[in-house]
Amino acid sequence: MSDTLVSVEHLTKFYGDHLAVDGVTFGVRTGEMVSIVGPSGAGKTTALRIVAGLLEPTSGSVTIGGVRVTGPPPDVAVVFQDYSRSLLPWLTVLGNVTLPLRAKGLSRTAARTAALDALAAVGLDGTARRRPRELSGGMQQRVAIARALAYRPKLLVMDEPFASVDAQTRMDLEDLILPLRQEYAVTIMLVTHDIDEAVYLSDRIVVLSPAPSTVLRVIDVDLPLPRSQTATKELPGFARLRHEVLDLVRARTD
Ligand SMILES: Nc1ncnc2c1ncn2[C@@H]1O[C@H](COP(=O)(O)OP(=O)(O)OP(=O)(O)O)[C@@H](O)[C@H]1O
Repeated sequence: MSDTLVSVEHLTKFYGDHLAVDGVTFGVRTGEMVSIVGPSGAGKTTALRIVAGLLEPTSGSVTIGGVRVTGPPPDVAVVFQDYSRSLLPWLTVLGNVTLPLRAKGLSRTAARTAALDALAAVGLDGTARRRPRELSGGMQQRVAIARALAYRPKLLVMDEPFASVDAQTRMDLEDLILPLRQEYAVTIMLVTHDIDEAVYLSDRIVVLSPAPSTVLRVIDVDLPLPRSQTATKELPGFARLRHEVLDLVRARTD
């Protein structure tokens, strides 16, 4: 747990004249789940896209496993909020999950086995032959998560992955991700607006200031594992952490 997988160093991003990110530095250790929170427009998505190699920083650097990111790295998978745009509607569920595996060089049989395992792991047995549009929003997001995990990434980057589903489904997806982290031995970076979600899921939380964003604080979440939507959220430690993060995020937006 102690070695650093992701190093974000002095990251700065201008959009034209607009300074969005101003010298953001933090690290993510192997096996950790780290959330990035901050007020709207703080540059959370910008920072995450730079980590995933989807956007170039103006200055500063990101390294993953000691290798500098200059484009989408082969061992990083991404899950976005908008599952309806990330899944290919003309492919079956199985086709969607196997596509990146085939591109990675897995044989048809190996890709199919990995995809079916991942679909089972997210509770989607029996959906392989269906099309994304035949599934509910929560199920489609599970397909996107299965696709990311089947790929066996070192790092899973998620931008508001649970924001487009109802509250109950959101909790189900949060509880799905927690054990899958261990099962797939994956390090996770998550952007979320939801402070309860950040505290519930994370090992550490990076709190960004409003744009131009800097790191206000990195908070250790010392809540016991396994976590539970009821028991964990009733702990005094949960309330204390929630309070601390909320104060930081809100103080700067008033
Ligand atoms: N492509 C772009 N061109 C110009 N400005 C942009 C672009 N993308 C983002 N910005 C600006 O950069 C700042 C940071 O945006 P970003 O989306 O990274 O923030 P965020 O914290 O993820 O926001 P939110 O919480 O609202 O999703 C904002 O002021 C935004 O308007």
